[in-house]
Formats: sequence, C-alpha cells, structure tokens
Amino acid sequence: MPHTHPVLADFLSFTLQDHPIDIVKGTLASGVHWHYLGEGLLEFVPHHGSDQSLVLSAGIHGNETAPIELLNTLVKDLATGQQALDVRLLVLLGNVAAMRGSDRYLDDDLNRLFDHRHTHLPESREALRAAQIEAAMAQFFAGASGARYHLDLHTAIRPSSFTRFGLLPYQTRPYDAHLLKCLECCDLGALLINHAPAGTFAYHSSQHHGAESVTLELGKVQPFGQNKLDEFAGINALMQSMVSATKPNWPAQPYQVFKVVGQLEKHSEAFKLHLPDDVANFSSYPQGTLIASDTGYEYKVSHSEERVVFPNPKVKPGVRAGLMVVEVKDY
Ligand SMILES: O=C(O)CCC(=O)N[C@@H](CCC(=O)O)C(=O)O
Ligand SMILES: [Zn+2]
Repeated sequence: MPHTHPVLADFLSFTLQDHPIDIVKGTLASGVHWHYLGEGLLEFVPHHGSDQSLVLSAGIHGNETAPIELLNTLVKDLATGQQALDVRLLVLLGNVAAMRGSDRYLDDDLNRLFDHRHTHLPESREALRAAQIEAAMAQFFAGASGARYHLDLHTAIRPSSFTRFGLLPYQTRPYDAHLLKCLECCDLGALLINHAPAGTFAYHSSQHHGAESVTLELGKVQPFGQNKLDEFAGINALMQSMVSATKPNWPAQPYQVFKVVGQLEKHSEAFKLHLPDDVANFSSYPQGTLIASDTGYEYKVSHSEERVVFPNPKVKPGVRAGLMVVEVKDY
C-alpha cells in the first residue's frame, strides 16, 4: 500500500499532538487533491473538481467524541481510496484545545460565538478559534460554484427520547428538499426547526454562506474510545453518500418534526431549572408548568404541551439554557 501522510493516516491523533507544521498538501492515488490548512482543517478536492461543496464538522464541543472519531475514519477511508469523493470537502475539527482535555469548552461555548458574535469576547480562547473557523469556511465557500452543504455533528449531554435527532437553523428561505430527503435516510427520530438567529455554526453557514445546514445530535457524550461506532451506521451512510454524491443507501424513515417555541434564558446565577436533575431531552410538560425562573423571569409552558431539549442550568448567564419545542405536522 502506498505511504499515507501522517495527517491523513490519523487526522485525530495528528491534530491532538499539537505540532505546528506548515501547510501541507498532496495528491492521492485516486487523483484527489488534499490540503492541510491548519489545526483541525483538511480540504479534499476531486481530480476533476466539483460544483458541490460540503463541510463536515465535529468537535465544536471538545468532549463530543463520537462524531470526531467518525470523521477521523472518513479521512482514513478517503486516504486509502476506500471512500470515493465527488464533492469539494472541508473536514473540520472545531474546538481542538478543548478536545485535548475532553472539555466542552475552555472559556466560552464555541457554538454560541459564530455569526461573528466572537467579536464581543476578544479575550476568550474560543473567540480566536471561532474567527479562524469562520475564515476557513469563508475561504472554502469562496471557491464553491454550486450547491453548498454543512453537517455539524454533535452528541448530547443528556439521554433523550430520540437517540439521534437533527436541528435545522432558523432560515427565512425554505429548507432544501434534497437535504430533507437525505435526513430521512440517516436513522433520525426527530428534526427540530430553530425559531431565531443563533450563534451556532449551522446558523452561521446557512446565514452567511447560503449553505444547506443542519446540526446532528448522534447520541450521548462518551469519552474517546468508548463510543460504539456501529450505532452511527445511519449517519455514516449519509456522510458516505454525500461525500461520493450518490444516493443514500439507508432506508428512508419518517421522523417527527418539532418547532422551537421558546428558549430558557439564564440571566444571572439566580437561574433555577424546576425540573429533575436527570431530566431527559424531549420530556413533555403540560400547559402552566413552571420550567425555569430567574430574577424577574419565568418560563411557563404556554402551549397545551411543550417538550424540553438541552436544559442546562450551568451555562454562563446570557447564554441559552434550553429549548422548548412542540410537535408540528410540517416545516
Ligand atoms: O446536550 C446539550 O445540552 C447540548 C448538545 C449540543 O451541543 N447541541 C448543540 C445544538 C446546536 C443547535 O441548536 O443547532 C448546541 O447546544 O450547541
Ligand atoms: Zn455539541
């Protein structure tokens, strides 16, 4: 087998080792050009180019290891030629500094700093990283001539009624029919539609680069090496099909659709979540239930029933402490 460059042989270990190297590039036996663009940033371009561009990101939260391992395997498979490539591809590992210590973040949640919101926190280590990532994405999409897609892969802190689910960023344009079709073929139980602009990476790529973007929650957070990667067969099938621009080879399954109707706001350290500590994502509460309170603030369920997603009283004041969703029939 031809020698595989260490960047490609184990992109994750290479990234975690923190050895600064110059930008390196090469061409695989398949003719695919690859280009290491800096920490956690790896671009692949098919020999004949492509009018489709895809960003696959993971590790925006440093302790969400499963998606990082999935991307590492994908890079290896591209390097050996086991995985075909027919799109321009940017593989991006987000919060590398936090990944080294298995932390969600060091100073600030990176997934609240996109949409150029990092400029308000110049001292934060994540602000610097958000700026680097935004610049890398802008450069990548500047070379795009056709459809643009972005899958941002995560895992959740809590157990969930739906093991795998997606979140579409708030958009004023309609959601892309091809992306929705693809999402039916990756073993998701639910899809959430966000109700407002946010500092998330998926919102950033959608809003600022016209990408068809989605955040995917692939299960529960586990340490490196403890993920059962066969649980991710559906999402792997989706990534493989998007990378090779072929039809997904996973059976289409309907998912439940939810709309975000409100968010829990932590204003101060007086914030209180009125739910059990071990509450699971998508737990449902009837109208009138007090979900959270803070000085001069209360969130009570106003619809006949609402479900709670990502409740987290430990976030910094000013950061969203959870989403409230209701089921809807359509987008
Ligand atoms: O489990 C949790 O509390 C958070 C899991 C996670 O990181 N989710 C993303 C969702 C981003 C989105 O709304 O598109 C996040 O909270 O950043
Ligand atoms: Zn995450």
